[in-house]
Amino acid sequence: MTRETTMPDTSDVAISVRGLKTFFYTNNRCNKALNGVSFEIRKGKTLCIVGESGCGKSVTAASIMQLLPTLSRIEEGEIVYHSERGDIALHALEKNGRQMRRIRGGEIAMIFQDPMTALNPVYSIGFQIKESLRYHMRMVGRRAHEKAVSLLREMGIALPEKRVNDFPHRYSGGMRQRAMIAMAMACNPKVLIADEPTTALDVTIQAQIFALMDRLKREHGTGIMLITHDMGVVAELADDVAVMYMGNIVEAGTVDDVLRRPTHPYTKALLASVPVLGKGKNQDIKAIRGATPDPLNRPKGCQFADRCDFAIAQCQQMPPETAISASHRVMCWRYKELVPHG
Ligand SMILES: Nc1ncnc2c1ncn2[C@@H]1O[C@H](COP(=O)(O)OP(=O)(O)OP(=O)(O)O)[C@@H](O)[C@H]1O
Repeated sequence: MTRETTMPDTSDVAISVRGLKTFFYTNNRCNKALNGVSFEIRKGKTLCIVGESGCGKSVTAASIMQLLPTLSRIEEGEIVYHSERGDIALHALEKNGRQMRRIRGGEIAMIFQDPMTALNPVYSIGFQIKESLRYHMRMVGRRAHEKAVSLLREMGIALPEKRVNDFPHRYSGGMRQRAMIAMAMACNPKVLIADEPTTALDVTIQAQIFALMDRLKREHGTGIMLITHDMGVVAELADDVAVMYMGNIVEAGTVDDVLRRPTHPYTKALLASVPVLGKGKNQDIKAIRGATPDPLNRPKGCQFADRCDFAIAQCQQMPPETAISASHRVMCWRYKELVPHG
């Protein structure tokens, strides 16, 4: 008799993260920046990660890209990239090893808040885009040059035939941001990780960039992880949403699950703290009371308990992640009373 094993179906998943713990060690103290985080980036879908400053959004991105600072490390958990060649355990790869360098920037690309993190000041913009095309796509010569020019044109850079030869310091901040995005998109990545990519840009350029990301997703099936503070962006672009608080994903689901049926008190508070487009001027906007705890001196149990109107004695223990539906999960002891009905 053969025993059937049920393997999770990952055919529509680009990256799975399971039980990820990433800690920082500074002055002999440990900051549990990510304390057991699980989520999936689906192929051809956008996952938005939201949460207040310091909750672990950027550390999540750096863990996937294997770009963590020296004082930090992945302590537990796994990050699996479901590539066309089979599954690759990114957490086990050497940070600067050949395989990770091939994947990073080619199959998994990242765009940062600060474009100078990705651009090298001593090479022209065109050289850097062409270098990426050569390394990841083996595209050289005239073809690569034309591709670089057309990418800059798509990004709305005027006179791209000329500007392609400029060094980063000749570009304005917004242009550098667009050049970096052109570089990230050059190789049609399977996964794009974007950390607040448009915060410094005006709304027209922001809309153009989001439209390009959307095209990448539709035409190339790219899975996108977008870190943002902007709930308007989430409502417009997200397929899936993960809400982070102090190193945990406290609620996750489809955009409908999280925005229409928010269940965790933190998600509810976060949504009540921002104006909603179309609801007019007289909205009741409430700041979330209290402040985030000291990350080096974290409370026991639920990290949000001190700021939560629903906290009870049980919240001194960490609540488990509970599935409310096939797509929606939450980390709250009182979820049954809080889940919106209808
Ligand atoms: N280079 C670093 N050295 C020490 N601690 C760090 C470093 N980077 C992040 N941390 C810590 O890790 C935790 C998570 O930070 P992270 O930068 O991921 O937050 P974030 O949600 O991205 O915030 P923001 O929205 O402000 O970018 C915080 O407690 C932060 O202090």
